[in-house]
Amino acid sequence: MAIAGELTVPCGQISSKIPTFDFKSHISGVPMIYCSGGKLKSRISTGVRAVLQVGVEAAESVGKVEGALGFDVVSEEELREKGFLGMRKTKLVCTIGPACSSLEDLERLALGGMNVARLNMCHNSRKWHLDVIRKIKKLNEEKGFCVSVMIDTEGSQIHVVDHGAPSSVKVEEGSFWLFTTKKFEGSRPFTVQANHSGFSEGIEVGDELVIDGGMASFEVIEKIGNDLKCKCTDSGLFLPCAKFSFWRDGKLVERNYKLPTLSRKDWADINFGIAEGVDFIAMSFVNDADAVRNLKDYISTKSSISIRVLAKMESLESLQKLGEIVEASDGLMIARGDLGVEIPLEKIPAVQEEITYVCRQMNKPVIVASQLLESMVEFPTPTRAEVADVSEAVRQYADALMLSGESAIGSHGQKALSVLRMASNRMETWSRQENRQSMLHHRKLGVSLPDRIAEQICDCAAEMANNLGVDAIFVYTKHGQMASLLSRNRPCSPIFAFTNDRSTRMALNLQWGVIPLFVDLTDDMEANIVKSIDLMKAEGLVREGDAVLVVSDITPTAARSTAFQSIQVKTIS
Ligand SMILES: Nc1ncnc2c1ncn2[C@@H]1O[C@H](COP(=O)(O)OP(=O)(O)OP(=O)(O)O)[C@@H](O)[C@H]1O
Ligand SMILES: CC(=O)C(=O)O
Ligand SMILES: [K+]
Ligand SMILES: [Mg+2]
Repeated sequence: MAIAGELTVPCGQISSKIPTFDFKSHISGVPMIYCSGGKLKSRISTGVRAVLQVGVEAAESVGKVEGALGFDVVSEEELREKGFLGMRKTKLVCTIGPACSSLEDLERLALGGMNVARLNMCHNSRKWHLDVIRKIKKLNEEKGFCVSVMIDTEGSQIHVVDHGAPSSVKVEEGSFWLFTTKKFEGSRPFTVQANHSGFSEGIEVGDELVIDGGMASFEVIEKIGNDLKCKCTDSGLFLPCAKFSFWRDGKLVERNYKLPTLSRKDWADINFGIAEGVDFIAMSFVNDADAVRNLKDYISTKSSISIRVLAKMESLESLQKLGEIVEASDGLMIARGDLGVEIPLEKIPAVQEEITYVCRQMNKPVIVASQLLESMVEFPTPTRAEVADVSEAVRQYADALMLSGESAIGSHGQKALSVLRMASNRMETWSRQENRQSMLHHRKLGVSLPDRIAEQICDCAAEMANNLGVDAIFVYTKHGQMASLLSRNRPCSPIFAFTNDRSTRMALNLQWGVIPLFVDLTDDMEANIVKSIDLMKAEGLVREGDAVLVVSDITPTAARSTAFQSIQVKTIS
């Protein structure tokens, strides 16, 4: 135990206020171990390490270093080119559609920084999606990418109307339209089909019918059976499969169609996703936590690997149950497209900020989705307002940004991805320079002692990393818990998460600032640490003088009866 420069603290004394920690009095021969914002390596002698240790003894034996560093080619290249601080923290999700489904296009998106590929099961056939999934797995295996796969369920979308034509139809103010549940082939002038017979239930003459959150508006002037005769009050466009909502006295008319969140088709798609080993299932139109829990239970009985369930926030009801939904799910998507049909558009920015805040508090990753760069579906450059919107999501510390039509059907998908990448990098740099991460506050999450210790260790470690100005944080994690607790603090340095669990690696792809690495880990944590540093050194990815803050957490095993958690600061020699 008597290692020079080692600091042992009983767990009750570990404070989240690391700056008040007086290392000087504990570590002989080290002039100063932390310095705000500056470079640690000039201040600390090579090889000295500080260990905050909770539990029992440090592991001593160091095995022979062998094995491979499971670095994905894109992060590795980024590190070589831009250094630790230049690594992008915000993760990028691309919706895959006909415009980007070839192997070459997928490879270009992977090279451009796509962390997660999203397949929207609303569109196209399962065979088509299968082909894309296989291509992504092939690229991961053969070319060294680390792109996770997400399927997104269709959900029971009852609020859809269609005019029958393949493209958009113009709607003039003052024109009269019939919204009918009667089925017919092709298109009829001034007639729109609703996809659900109960679409007009509870609707009264005088109500307002809004298409796609404001693409066009109508007043209901007559009810004819289930059908509605409406007069256009605000001219605009009808897209195919447009979404609609009804409003009365400025408020959404809430209707409960009593349809399950997952339709029969969704269950078939979920079985398909499980069989193909996807990494995430995004659940559309989640209204409560039960729906999420049911799906998670179902997955745990059907799949030997862990598939993370993301809840999509896209209904008024889901917003009212935000807390329980975040708690039940493995992450959230702010699906601003459909959300904008159910709440006034001007409310979306505040709702987005609230959801990203709650998710970070509860340590769940969050994706900001829809229309981030909508104009790029058509044009090769974004509007200034779109760049401002993207930057705002990054400033809010969302874990991930998502492209929809921009990559799925647009002509400039790769360019849109590079806009997300560059805007993220720029705003992250600004936030770091402004020291904005120091303004983040966290509510305490852990209830059990081990969970509270893990949380304290990670909060302290992140604060130490910032104060010391270390180059990188290394963490060893089985289920990703320690990595995400670190990420929650949005530290300045990148978090390299070493795991020997493949599903954890793929899930961590969605977490802010985490670079997941697949390596063989043993029960001997000290050996794991030495091995991973040596592998990084051998590849030239860490160099002499680099300072790394190492966080480890070993759960009790047959050989070791006590949990052991530590924070060590190592300078590479
Ligand atoms: N696999 C696909 N095949 C064909 N078109 C697709 C595919 N995926 C997406 N698209 C097209 O890209 C557009 C945007 O895609 P996206 O899936 O994000 O739509 P969305 O309506 O926002 O999602 P959701 O239906 O989940 O609310 C869609 O309108 C659709 O035209
Ligand atoms: C992504 C999605 O489902 C939406 O924005 O509605
Ligand atoms: K969907
Ligand atoms: Mg949606």
